[in-house]
Amino acid sequence: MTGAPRGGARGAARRLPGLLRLTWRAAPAAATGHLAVVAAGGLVPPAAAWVTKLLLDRLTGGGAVLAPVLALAVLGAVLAMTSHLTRYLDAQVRREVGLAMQDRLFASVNAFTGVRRFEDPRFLDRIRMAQQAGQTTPMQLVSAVFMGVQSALTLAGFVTALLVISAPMTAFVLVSALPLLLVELRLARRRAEFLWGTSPAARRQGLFAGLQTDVRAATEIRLYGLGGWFRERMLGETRAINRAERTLDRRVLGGQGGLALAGALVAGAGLVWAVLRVRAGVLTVGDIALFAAAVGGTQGSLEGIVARAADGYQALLVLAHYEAVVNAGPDLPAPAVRRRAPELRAGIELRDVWFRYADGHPWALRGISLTIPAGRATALVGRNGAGKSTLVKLLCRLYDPTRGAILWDGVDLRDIPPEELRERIGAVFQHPVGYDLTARENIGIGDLSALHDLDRIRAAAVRAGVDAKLAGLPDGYDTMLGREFFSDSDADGVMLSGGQWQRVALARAFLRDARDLLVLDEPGTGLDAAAEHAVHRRLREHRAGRTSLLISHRLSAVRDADAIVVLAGGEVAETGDHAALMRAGGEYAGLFRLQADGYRLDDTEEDPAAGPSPLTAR
Ligand SMILES: Nc1ncnc2c1ncn2[C@@H]1O[C@H](COP(=O)(O)OP(=O)(O)OP(=O)(O)O)[C@@H](O)[C@H]1O
Repeated sequence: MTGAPRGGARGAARRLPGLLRLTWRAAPAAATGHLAVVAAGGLVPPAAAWVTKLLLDRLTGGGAVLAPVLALAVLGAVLAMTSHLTRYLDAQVRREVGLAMQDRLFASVNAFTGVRRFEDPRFLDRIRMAQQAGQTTPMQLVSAVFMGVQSALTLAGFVTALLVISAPMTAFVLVSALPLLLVELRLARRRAEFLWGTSPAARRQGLFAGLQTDVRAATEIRLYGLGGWFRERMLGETRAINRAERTLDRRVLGGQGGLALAGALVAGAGLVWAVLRVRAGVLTVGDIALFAAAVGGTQGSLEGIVARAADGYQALLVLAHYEAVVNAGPDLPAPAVRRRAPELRAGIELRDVWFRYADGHPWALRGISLTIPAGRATALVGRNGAGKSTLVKLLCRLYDPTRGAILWDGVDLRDIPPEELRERIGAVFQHPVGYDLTARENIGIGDLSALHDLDRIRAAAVRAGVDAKLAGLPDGYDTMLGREFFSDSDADGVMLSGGQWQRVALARAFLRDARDLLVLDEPGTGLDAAAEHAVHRRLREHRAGRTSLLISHRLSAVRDADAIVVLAGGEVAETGDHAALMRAGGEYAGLFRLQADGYRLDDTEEDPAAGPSPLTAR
C-alpha cells in the first residue's frame, strides 16, 4: 500500500460516476440549480453573437433594430447574473459534497481496528492527500463537469454559426484543438504525479514547521539552540518542492504557450480568409462579425472543455488516494466466525506468541507462552525493549501475533470483534494522550456513557488523586486543558504538569474499572514519589480479586502481585511470585537488589526484601 495509485485514464473514468452520484445525493437541489445556471451561461454567448450579426445586418441593410438591441440587453443581464449564481451554487455544492466526503473518509479511518497503518509513513501521506482530495477535488470535478457542459453548449452554438459560414473552416478550427487536448491531459497527469511525488517532502516540511511552534518541543529547541537547524531543514524541503514545481511550471508554459500561439495563428488565418470573402461579396459585414465571434468562441470553449477535462482528469487521479484509503478495508483480518468475548472466567493464554512489527524487523516477542489467570494480579517486568508494551498491545489486539495465538477463555482473540474485546478492557498506556478538551471530557472519554455524569467522573478523579486540582481550576471540571483552545471563551484553559496528565489518564482508566481486564503500563510514570506510592496502594486495593496486568519498572510496586513474569529479549525469562523469584536469584532478584540498593539510606539500614519505599527515595 505504498505505490502511487494506478489505473490511469480508465481508472479515473471509472471513478467519475461514483462521485457524481455522491454529489447528487449530497446536494440535489444545489446541483440541479447549478446545472441549470451553467446551461443558461453556455447558451448566452452564441445567442449574443447571432443577435449581434442580426443587428449589424439590419444596421447596414435596413430593418428594425429595437428587438435585437433589447435581446442583447436581456442576454447581457442573464450573463451578468450567471457568474454570481454559479459562484453561490458552486459553494453550496462544495460544502455539502465536502462534508459527505469527509464523513466517508474518517468513517473508514476509524474503522481501522489496529494501529499498523498509522505507523506507515506512505499510508499517512495517502491519508493526507485523501483529506486534501476530499476537500478540493470533488468540487474541482463537479465544476469541471458543469463548466464542461457549459463550454459544450457554447461550442455547439458557435459551431452552428461557423457551419453556416464555412464547413471546411469549422473542421479546421475543431481539428486544430486536438493537440491541445492531448497536451492538457498529459500535463494533468504530471500535476497529479507531482502532488504524490512531493508528498514525503511536504510531510517532512510540515513536521519541521510544526516542531518549531510545538509547545512540547519549545523548551528543548531553545535549550539546544535547534531553531535554526529545524528552520533550515524545513526550508530544504520547501526548496525541493519548489524545484519540482518549477520544472512542472516550465512544462506547462512550454505546452500551453506553444498551443496558444498556434491558436492565434489559426484565428488570424481564418480572419484573413473571411475578409477576402467579404471583399469578394460572398459574405456580409454581419457575417464577418459573427465569424470573428464564432472562431474566438469556438476556440475559447474548446480550450474551456479541454481545460475542464484536464482539471477533472487530475482531480480523478488525486481522488485515487481518497479511494485507496476509503477502500483499504480492515487492517486486521475480520473474524470468519464472529465469537462473543465471554466474561473472563479462566484467563488469557498466550500460546507460543511470536511478533515483529514488520517483515525484516527483529522479533519483539519470541515464542511467549504464559497465562494471565482471571481474578489474579499479574505483573510484567523487564529491561527497556524487553517487549512488555508490545505484549500489552497484542492483548488489546492493536496487532495480531505474527505466529501463535492469544486465547481469551479459550477463544482466539482473532475471532472476537475488536470493539467487543476492547469493551472488556480498561487500560493506561505508557504515554497517555492529553486531549485538548475540558477536564471533564478528558476523563469522561474513558467511558463515553459517563461523559455527563460528573459524580462518576469525580469519583474516578478522586481515586487518581487529581480531583482537588481539577475542581480548583477556573471553571472547575469544565476548564479546557491543553493549549489549542476552541474559542475566545476558552481562554482560561490551563496546562497540566506531566504527572497531573498521568493522573487524568489514570482517572480515565478507572472509569472503565468494571471491565474484565485492567492493563496498567507504567501507571506511575511522571508521578512524584508520594503520589506514586498512593496510586500503587489504591491500585493494589483495586486489583484484589480482579484480573489485572501491571507493568512497572518500580519493582516495589509489583512485589505483591500474584505472579510476576520477567521478560528478557522478547522471551519469558522467569515466572513466579516475589519470594520465589528472589530465591531463584535470577534476573528479577538482580534488578530488585539493584533498585533496593539505590533506596537504602545506608548499606546496613534496610532489608532489600522489605522493598523500597518511594517515600525514602533519594
Ligand atoms: N511501533 C514500533 N515499530 C517498530 N518497532 C517497535 C515499535 N514499538 C516497539 N518496537 C520495538 O519492539 C521492541 C520491544 O519494545 P517494547 O516497547 O515492547 O519494549 P518495553 O519492554 O515496553 O520497553 P520499555 O521498558 O522501554 O517501555 C523494541 O526493540 C522496540 O524497538
